[in-house]
Amino acid sequence: MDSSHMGNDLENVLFTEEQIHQRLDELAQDIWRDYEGKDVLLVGVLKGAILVMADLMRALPGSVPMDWMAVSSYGSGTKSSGVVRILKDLDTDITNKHVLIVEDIIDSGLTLSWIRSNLESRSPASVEICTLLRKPEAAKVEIDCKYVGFEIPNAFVVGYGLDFDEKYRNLRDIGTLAPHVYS
Ligand SMILES: O=P(O)(O)OC[C@H]1O[C@H](OP(=O)(O)OP(=O)(O)O)[C@H](O)[C@@H]1O
Ligand SMILES: Nc1nc2[nH]cnc2c(=O)[nH]1
Repeated sequence: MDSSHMGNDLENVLFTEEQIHQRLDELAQDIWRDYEGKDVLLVGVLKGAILVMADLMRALPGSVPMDWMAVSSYGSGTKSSGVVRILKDLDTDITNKHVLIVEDIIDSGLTLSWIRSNLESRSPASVEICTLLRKPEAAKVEIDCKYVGFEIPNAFVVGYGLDFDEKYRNLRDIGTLAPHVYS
């Protein structure tokens, strides 16, 4: 499936690849400044965050370690169940480390709120969140997120790691799906 074909399934492009990269470069500068001299670990949440992690960490001017968690909260639907299970835990002991969680999207906030309190229980020096996208209208839980790429409206989006039924993750832009895709 080439990207021009996938692009036909989009109703609207919200952010182009170029806009995403530009914003991640800005966030990387803020992060590098804030964590200067600190023992920081980037923690990605599979699978949606793979591209955010890849581009964010390459935008950092120096070396930073990463680790990954996989949790399940959505299944194949488009609504959060609120039930979170760890499918893959960290390989790293985060005691006394500054953890920066890297995510693609905060929607209801249920996933990240659960992951954050789970990581906080492991005695890290700090836990902060960096998300490329946030849907403020959908927030069911107050979630303090230090680095936000873009605020978006309450619509289901795909591309740049974000899937619909495991499709469209490799779309370079981020957009909303056309109605014919759902039906
Ligand atoms: O704020 P919430 O409403 O909890 O939603 C956000 C979560 O949903 C997506 O993951 P998903 O469960 O779809 O898995 P994936 O990353 O493998 O696509 C996304 O990557 C976040 O982890
Ligand atoms: N692909 C995708 N996954 C999500 N998980 C939570 N919200 C979304 C969304 O808008 N799109």
